[in-house]
Amino acid sequence: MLKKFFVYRGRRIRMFHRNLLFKYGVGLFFPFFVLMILYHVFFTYPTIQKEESSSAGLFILPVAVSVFCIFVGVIFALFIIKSSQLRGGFFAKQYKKQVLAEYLDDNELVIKKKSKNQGAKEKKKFPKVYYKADGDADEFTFKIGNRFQDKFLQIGRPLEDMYLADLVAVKRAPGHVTFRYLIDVQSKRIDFSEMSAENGKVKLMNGVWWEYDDLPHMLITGGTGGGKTYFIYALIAALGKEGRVHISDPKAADLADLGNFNAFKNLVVSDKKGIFGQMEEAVDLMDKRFLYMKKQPNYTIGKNYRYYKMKPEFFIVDEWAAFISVLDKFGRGEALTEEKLYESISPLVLKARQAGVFIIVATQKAGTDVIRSSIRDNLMCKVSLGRLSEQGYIMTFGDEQKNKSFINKYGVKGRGYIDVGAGVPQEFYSPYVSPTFDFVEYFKNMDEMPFTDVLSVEVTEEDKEMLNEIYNDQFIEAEQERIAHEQDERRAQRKREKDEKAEALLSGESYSEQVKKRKKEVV
Ligand SMILES: Nc1ncnc2c1ncn2[C@@H]1O[C@H](COP(=O)(O)OP(=O)(O)OP(=O)(O)O)[C@@H](O)[C@H]1O
Repeated sequence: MLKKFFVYRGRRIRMFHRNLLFKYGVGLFFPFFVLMILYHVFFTYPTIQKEESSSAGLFILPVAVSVFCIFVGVIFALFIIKSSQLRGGFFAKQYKKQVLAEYLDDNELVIKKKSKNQGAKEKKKFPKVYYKADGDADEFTFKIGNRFQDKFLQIGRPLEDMYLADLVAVKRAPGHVTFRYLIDVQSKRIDFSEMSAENGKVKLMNGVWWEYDDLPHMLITGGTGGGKTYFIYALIAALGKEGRVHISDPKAADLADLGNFNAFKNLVVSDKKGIFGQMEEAVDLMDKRFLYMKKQPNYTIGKNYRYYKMKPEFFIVDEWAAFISVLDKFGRGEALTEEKLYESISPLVLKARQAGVFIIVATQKAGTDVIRSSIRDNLMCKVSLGRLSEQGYIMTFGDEQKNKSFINKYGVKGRGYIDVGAGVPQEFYSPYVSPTFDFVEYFKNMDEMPFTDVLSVEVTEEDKEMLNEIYNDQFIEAEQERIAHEQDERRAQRKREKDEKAEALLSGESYSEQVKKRKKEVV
């Protein structure tokens, strides 16, 4: 009963929240400042008074103590605030208030009052806006029925972008609207065992799939210890049930060891010649598969490998930069040069999708000095793991993401961002691998990977010419147009889903009820 009388909407957002973290920082620093003053009052001052002549040496200790107090105070304040923010603690909540206050003020969502005293400054305050942290969700409540009503009813989307959180409910009450956000993207993380590949796509997180048949090839970036190797292991395990995985590990590190297991016999290489050969093999395989498809009685122009019941082939190259660095800079004939490599793999990224040959490149950095943009930009699915510099994110996700704020979080392994090919990066948690799980045992016992045998298909010079005629520049252009179209579709679909969800939520009916209703209509 009491609850109906008193509705707690949260803390009201006030103008002083604008620089809230700075103010808390000053507060945390204050005890150190007091200590410093006390030291000077009770120690420095009496010492100086006692001395008859004042020499410069007398001030060395007081200055050192002051510098020490200031330094320790600042570090202490920064540490407390940052660590709390990263743990989602008290200061993470204060930061949310600060961000909202800045948004409201910068967008003129303020009430201005003129002071009666002439010359005095105009006073500003926020309309009634509240913030409440509620377990795994955050709630923002806005008073409507005022001149801000239209803007507040539309604020759901900007808040979603601001807090990188999913809008899960919009509650309406007379005079108020409340937006509820799920702050925990991590809850969408799946376990390694839930990862599955089927019908040309692989599940990477709840609601996040890499649809490689439509948006082919993948780029994985990340610094040491970010979770690249674990993610690649997980991909190999999932994709290896759907098709065959070939592995290049130029550093002869973790992935190279897989070559010892039955399922990976003759599929793992780590020396320069071997990797170069594997890349050429991929191109060769593409040609053979195109020819195989062409020879099928049900051959139909435009149909992909799946139509002919063929299994996909994946080529993973780890530590791409290390591979590039060992290639010959110049040379002819037998020389393994960068030029030759790119000449050979360019057709792969542009044409191989239809033949079901996919390439996955992992690298610490994705600058053009490491990987040419003609290749990088055609690796449609982009994943970053661990902490990257601002430039690192731009190199991974492209210049058009310059204005997106990528946040480095500490303490969570396998966390980063993913763009499944639609040009929209989102927070990502790679499939979780329990500490007791043993990849070595898993791969040792893995079944042979399924593949379509095209070894007997001979590609003559004439065939090559014929293939080049079919899969020509026009084909590549059409491929690129198709991919651009797929991307537009995905973006539009994402927007549609968000709009539908927001509309459903705003209509007062719960989203799940709406979905149920729609399903009934379809039946
Ligand atoms: N998805 C995950 N689930 C559980 N633990 C993970 C996951 N990803 C990474 N880790 C943990 O982080 C550690 C480092 O991960 P990983 O070896 O994959 O990093 P890396 O980016 O490949 O680093 P390096 O390049 O130095 O090998 C792992 O040993 C594991 O303990």
